[in-house]
Amino acid sequence: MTAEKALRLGTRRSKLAMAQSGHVAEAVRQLTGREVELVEITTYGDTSREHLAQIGGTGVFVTALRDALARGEVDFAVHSLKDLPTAQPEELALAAVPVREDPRDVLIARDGLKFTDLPAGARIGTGSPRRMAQLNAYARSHGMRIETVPIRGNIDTRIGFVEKGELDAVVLAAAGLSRTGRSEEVTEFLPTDMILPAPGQGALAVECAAEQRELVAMLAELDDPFTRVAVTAERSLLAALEAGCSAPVGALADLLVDGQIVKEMRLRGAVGSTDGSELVQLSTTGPVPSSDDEALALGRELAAEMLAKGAAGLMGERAR
Ligand SMILES: NCc1[nH]cc(CCC(=O)O)c1CC(=O)O
Repeated sequence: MTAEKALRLGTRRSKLAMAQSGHVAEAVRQLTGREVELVEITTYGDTSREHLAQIGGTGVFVTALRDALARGEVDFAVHSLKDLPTAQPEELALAAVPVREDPRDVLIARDGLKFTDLPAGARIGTGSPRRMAQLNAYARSHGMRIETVPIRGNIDTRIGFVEKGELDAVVLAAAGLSRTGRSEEVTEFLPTDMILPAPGQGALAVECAAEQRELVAMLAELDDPFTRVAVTAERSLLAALEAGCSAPVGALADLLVDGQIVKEMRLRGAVGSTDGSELVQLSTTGPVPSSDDEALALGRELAAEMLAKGAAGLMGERAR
């Protein structure tokens, strides 16, 4: 890492990945005055639609960027934190978790409809077992009849199903839409008491080789301590449930504030069957964790309570 050399930021080529990497690249330039060069990493998953549809994507993309880091082809990489496996490889440092965007899921529906205005039998596209479980559970308990339809693809593809009239609505992450400049298409920001986001949703992970001490320290300046403890607690819950990123698990840690004063942190978790017939949803509140260890403990505690209420039986295929 000589002073004059540009830092190489490895990125996938999707619009979302380019937007996220561009955002972090700019922050690093501001912070250090160093040049940052985006290095596009093309993976099999990026070029083959068919393959993507079969495997769901995320793991292979994270892996390709990590391989480029390991080979020294790039200096650092940016991932959507919710796509990262919960176990952090020793040789890689999670150098920064920048300030989180809106963690909520959103609805993009035809004719500007809100969720509760959807007609009986409305077809809602989502490939996420977590979204299916919670939306179906909400519909059941509110006397609504909906049909969740499994879809996959990038943001454009998914919104396309509504634009082409093939589906009544799709559910996506607010953060992905704001980062790609499509927030105005949102018809409703879904409340978190209707649907909890994926652990880490809306947050980014900045990763580099752990042995690059100087770089780790420099990137750490982008870290937001609250976002870090929040996503650490959420991911600890996911790990303690022995669930992977494709499990029907939602989690969100947020601050309870009284006026300007931060009082406590609340961690909520949900796991359900994809048809919504069963849902275990619990919450715990305590002092804001002052270390990663405290945040990890909070996640484990809530997981234990959820497991005692039957969460294990709802995990489905326990992939990863
Ligand atoms: N699963 C794919 C994925 N990974 C990260 C985001 C959005 C950005 C984020 O949540 O940080 C998305 C799209 C989506 O779920 O709508």
